[in-house]
Amino acid sequence: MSSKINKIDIFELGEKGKEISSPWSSTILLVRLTSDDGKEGWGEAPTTFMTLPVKESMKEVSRIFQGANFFNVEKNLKDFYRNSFYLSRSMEATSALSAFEIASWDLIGKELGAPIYNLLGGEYNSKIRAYANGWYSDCITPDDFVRKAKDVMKMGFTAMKFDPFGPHYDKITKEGVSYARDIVGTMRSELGDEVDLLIECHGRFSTHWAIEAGRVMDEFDPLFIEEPIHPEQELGLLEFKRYVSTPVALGERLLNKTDFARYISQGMVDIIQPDLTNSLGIFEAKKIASIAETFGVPVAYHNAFGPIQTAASLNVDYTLPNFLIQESFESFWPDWKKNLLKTSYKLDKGYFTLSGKPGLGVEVNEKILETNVVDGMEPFEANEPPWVVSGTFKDHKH
Ligand SMILES: O=C(O)[C@H](O)[C@@H](O)[C@H](O)[C@H](O)CO
Ligand SMILES: [Mg+2]
Repeated sequence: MSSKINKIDIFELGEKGKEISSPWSSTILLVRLTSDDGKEGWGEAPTTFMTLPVKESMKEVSRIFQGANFFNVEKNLKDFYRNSFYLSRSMEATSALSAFEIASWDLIGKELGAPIYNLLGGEYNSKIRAYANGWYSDCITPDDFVRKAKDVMKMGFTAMKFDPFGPHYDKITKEGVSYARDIVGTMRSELGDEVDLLIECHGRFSTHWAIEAGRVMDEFDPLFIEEPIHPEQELGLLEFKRYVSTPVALGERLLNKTDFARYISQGMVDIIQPDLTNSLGIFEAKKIASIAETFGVPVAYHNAFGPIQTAASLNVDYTLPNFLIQESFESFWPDWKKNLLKTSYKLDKGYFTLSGKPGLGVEVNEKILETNVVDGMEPFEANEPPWVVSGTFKDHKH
């Protein structure tokens, strides 16, 4: 049986010479680890406004993983940490390392002939409920949101996430609060009580204004309100939770289990959203979920980039007693991303299932590697930051 990483390839993918429909996640970063018996393991790292630094950081990680035994997941991480002095504070470093960790599990699974979930506790869930994100490009008015949301429901989704706060940043005006309230209220009355509405704040408010915006949402019974406050103002969450009863979800900018243990044990979060591609990969995701389980906190992995990330998240979702719901952008991806896998998981009527094949259970379509390799930063839009869904960072009066 092979256990050695023989070759490492790093790929940046995107759409050549084209502005992408959505300014967020228009590039993805993949790593391919090849074992000395020729098997391939795939991993992915996030990009948003850090595509090139993460790509460079992946070269640093390569220095540790080249020639390493890919079964030794814990050791390889620690070997990198011993060198990467800034790891516990650097999203670029944790992202790069996460890609290699995920790819190692893909190889382990392929070498053992087992899907990863069977190595992590087996199936607790066999069908993974998804919520839709990325569906509301160009939505400004309540009617815009409702029109597109109805299409999302026709696809079979019973839950959807959206950011109703337009261009408001740091603070929000009374008018901004009431406009967001209209959007969410109209969604609730037009779509009915059955659908789960998930409110995204993208961590853009300071505490006082987050409370102003958050408290009017309680009436519409959202499943959660996400990142209400700038991530560095974490103590504000305790204040926020005194005024807003909707559960708080967050986690996409936390880097490891210690970060999660701090938030969870302080009562700053109700639902956690670790991102496997920036919080040290598959094994750490399982550990984070176990810490959460001891506090009765459910898990909804953040998943905003490419299909390797989805496959990795699903493999852990399958095993979690405290699984809540899985984020999904796939239905709204550009074609090149939709075609990146030739063997894939399925997303049908709002539920994911894995293929049951070894490792991540996916196979990459090598053609896309030829046609969509790019080198550079993702497209930049001066009037719209890369973390919003395109065409939504506008005031309703414009
Ligand atoms: O919860 C989410 O899915 C995220 O907040 C996305 O909406 C971000 O825009 C993206 O992850 C940034 O790249
Ligand atoms: Mg988010």
